Amino acid sequence: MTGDETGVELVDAELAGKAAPLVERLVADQAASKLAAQDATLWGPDAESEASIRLSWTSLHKSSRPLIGEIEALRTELQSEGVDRVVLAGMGGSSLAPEVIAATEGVALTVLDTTDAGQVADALAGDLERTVIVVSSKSGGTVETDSHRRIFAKAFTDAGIDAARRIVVVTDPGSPFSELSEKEGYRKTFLADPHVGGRYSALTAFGLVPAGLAGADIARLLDQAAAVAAVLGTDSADNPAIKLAAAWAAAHEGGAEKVVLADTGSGIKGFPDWAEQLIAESTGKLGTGLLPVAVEGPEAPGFADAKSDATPVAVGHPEGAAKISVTGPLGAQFLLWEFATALAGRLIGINPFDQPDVEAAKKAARALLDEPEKLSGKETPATVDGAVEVFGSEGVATDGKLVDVLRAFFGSVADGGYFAVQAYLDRLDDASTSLLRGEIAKRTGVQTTFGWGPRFLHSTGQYHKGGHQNGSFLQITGAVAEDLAVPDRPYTLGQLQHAQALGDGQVLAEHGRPVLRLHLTDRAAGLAELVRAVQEAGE
Ligand SMILES: O=P(O)(O)OC[C@H]1O[C@](O)(CO)[C@@H](O)[C@@H]1O
Repeated sequence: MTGDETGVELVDAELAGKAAPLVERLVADQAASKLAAQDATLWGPDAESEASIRLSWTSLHKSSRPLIGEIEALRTELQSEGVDRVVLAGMGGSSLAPEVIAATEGVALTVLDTTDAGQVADALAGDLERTVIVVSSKSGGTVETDSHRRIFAKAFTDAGIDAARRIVVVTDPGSPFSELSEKEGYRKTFLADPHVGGRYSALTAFGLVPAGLAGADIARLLDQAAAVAAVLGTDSADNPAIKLAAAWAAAHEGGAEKVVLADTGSGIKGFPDWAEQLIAESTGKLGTGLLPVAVEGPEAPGFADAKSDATPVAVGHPEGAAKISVTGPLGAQFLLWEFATALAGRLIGINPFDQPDVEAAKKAARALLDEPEKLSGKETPATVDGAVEVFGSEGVATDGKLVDVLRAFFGSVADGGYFAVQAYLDRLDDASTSLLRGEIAKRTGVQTTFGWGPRFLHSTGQYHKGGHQNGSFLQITGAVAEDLAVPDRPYTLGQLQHAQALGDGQVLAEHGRPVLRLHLTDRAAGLAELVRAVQEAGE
């Protein structure tokens, strides 16, 4: 197998041996060909009705072709008007794929999947004269995306620009956004195939429109998927999706429910961030599933020193501790991982197309937004150390200095558990926060994930609440220097961000999970103190 060839190698002989019977089972059940034929019975009777409206993604390499011309025409038209800066507002499946496509192709796409006022303000400060915003939401009701739409519409109008001409909508037929787009006369509405769920939508309008408008070669992407589609639908032990699904399920059976993802020179930029949502939202439910852990590279803690609770997977050629490697160009990998996840769902015994626990955090955030006094940011911390305020859920020790709190927190994780660092901050200006993942993993030897809030709520958030209940959660929130109003809404972005952190924290605590929230009253100073304390706590 060469680096460009699409394939899966089970590098670890022991894992390959354990996967073999599961490979045989999938082949005997004709699961791959049934999946390619969109057979909704593969996941049992309880999943059948949902699956029957969620399987069109297996043929998108054909059905999405007409989009290529439509997107190219709009791009040419916009460019002739001097509009060549593309901003994308979308959460989870409505932004993760186009971000990877654009990054891999080296084309500029500003992605807004945040409620951080500073990050949104920076996107607004770009050249609005040259900007088009793609507002992407399947449901047409996602609060973050609707807030971005409102904020940008007002900014265009304030700048004397016809906002309707600068808003492009991607949504499902009949959604509130599709109706709104018609009413407001937005530039163009791309209606996506409603029989594809968000995390399987990379090759629908959700992946292709923003990336294509930004200049990515989306025809090539579909060609890459088309080239591998027949193999993925074949009932053979050589089918890479069958191998990957069987290896994941065999590892899971043996107690390795974490899948540690590192790029090993695939040439694809940020693929683990996309795969995280696919794997976590699809499998993390009913107290079981696979926890994706996206890491910085094959040398990173968690991958290089993975223990028996984790399987290191290389995206690219096999390297270091990798037990599995997956190669191939981006379009092919999208389809391969989707097939593998759906097949793994069958082996693990869950419905890979619902996300039953996502709504709880949204509901808790909405309830908090109705009680603005709870969002004043003036809650009483259990402890204050420098620029860090400490809050803990019941049973989480909060006494002493920050380093003591962290030491107790790190010591409290159950065997085979995991830490999730969740930063409700600015993913660009506060980017260094992500270094905490490796620092914590290195010092504790425990698998550690990192997610930007609220982005991860639409990705790994499902697993945290629905998957194996062995996570400990470190939330980081920060002071908002300059808040942004959400036009015609009774809350600001800062309040929404705060409500999302508190709401998810509440739900996690209700699940009996330990939640430690550290609020940075000064982001830069607080972060520096936190990094020092993590280093000291792990000594
Ligand atoms: O495209 P929408 O409807 O805005 O949803 C965004 C994301 O939110 C989720 O529904 C989870 O909150 C994802 O499954 C989805 O990709």
